[in-house]
Amino acid sequence: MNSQCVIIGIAGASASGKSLIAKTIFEELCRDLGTDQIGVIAEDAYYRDQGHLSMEQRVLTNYDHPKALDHELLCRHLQALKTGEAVEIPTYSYSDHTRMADTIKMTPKKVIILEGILLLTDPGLRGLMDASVFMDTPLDICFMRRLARDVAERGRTMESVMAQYTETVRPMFLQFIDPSKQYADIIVPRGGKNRIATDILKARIQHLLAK
Ligand SMILES: Nc1ncnc2c1ncn2[C@@H]1O[C@H](COP(=O)(O)OP(=O)(O)O)[C@@H](O)[C@H]1O
Ligand SMILES: O=c1ccn([C@@H]2O[C@H](COP(=O)(O)O)[C@@H](O)[C@H]2O)c(=O)[nH]1
Repeated sequence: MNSQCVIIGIAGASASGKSLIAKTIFEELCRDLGTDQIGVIAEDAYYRDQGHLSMEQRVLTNYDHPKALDHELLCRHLQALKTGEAVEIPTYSYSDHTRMADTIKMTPKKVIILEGILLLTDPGLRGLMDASVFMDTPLDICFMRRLARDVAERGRTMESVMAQYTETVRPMFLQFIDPSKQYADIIVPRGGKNRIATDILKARIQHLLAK
């Protein structure tokens, strides 16, 4: 069976507004399509399991390098959803830096919004997307938003956020994430509250669904 499944990929720097725009599109399209016909998948859910490592070793992982993510599993899950099969999406703890025991079942959807920093670096994932987006928020703004968010929501200290940003987040952005902008169909400036970009993406999804 080859069910209709429109996949939109949203990439960009950490704290560039990927989750916010994905959530906005999800909530607004749910009103037309129904909540069971649209889903959001975060690439972060596919960080590799590090249960075999000590906490001291886990904090040393470079979470902004493509090899930190299990893109193969994400590709398999998207292919399964496209062929009408349900999947068990992993869950990830940012404070424990590893997968949690629970998974979340996702049934096939008409629309899947994928969001994550490194999505557009992977040719396999790009090949599964019907449209791709890059959130082009200035890096200094992303850093300020990440600092506030990670201290408030991800159990970090200000010092640890600043050290990680200098050691891995910024260098990996320059090496992998920013160059992947070339693969985006749409480049969104400013962040997750860009109303016109949100409307354009919604219209494109509706157009793909009507085909
Ligand atoms: N245009 C914007 N104006 C103000 N705050 C924003 C904007 N876009 C995103 N944010 C905020 O910045 C933080 C990071 O956004 P988020 O969507 O979580 O980023 P990402 O998913 O790219 O890491 C969140 O607290 C979010 O509410
Ligand atoms: O254990 C972890 C896993 C990830 N990170 C950081 O998360 C961001 C990606 O998530 P966004 O929601 O796009 O910000 C990435 O930059 C990693 O550095 C982490 O710190 N610890």
